[in-house]
Amino acid sequence: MDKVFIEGLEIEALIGIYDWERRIRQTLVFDLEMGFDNRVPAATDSIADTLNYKAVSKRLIEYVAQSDFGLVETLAERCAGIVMNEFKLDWLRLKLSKPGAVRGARAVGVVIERVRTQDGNG
Ligand SMILES: Nc1nc2c(c(=O)[nH]1)N=C([C@H](O)[C@@H](O)CO)CN2
Repeated sequence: MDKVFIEGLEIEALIGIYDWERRIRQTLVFDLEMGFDNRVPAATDSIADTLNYKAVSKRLIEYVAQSDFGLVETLAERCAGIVMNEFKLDWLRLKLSKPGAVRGARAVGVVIERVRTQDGNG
């Protein structure tokens, strides 16, 4: 399966379960892999036929910057739903990293993988 990817997209957000986290904005890092048949844009050389990674990035920045959740799981799920539905994807893997949240770890977070089902849910 072909993919389009976004790696290391940094977005600041209000996120976390502790009181001190409710008073600051933290940098989150997004890595996405999105299933897409890249043979079509390769044949036409047209941006209109692509899964436009800039458009996906802009949408994520817009959403995440105004979001307010406790858990990274919740934010990851919402982001996956938005990207799957708005960009008509059948498959997506999304890694959401929270750098520096745990002393001694470079980053912590979640990786989720979603497949579009017959009834249209991601
Ligand atoms: N599985 C998770 N574990 C934890 C989360 C989370 O969102 N998902 N969040 C925290 C705190 O907000 C932490 O990031 C602050 O250091 C702890 N564990």
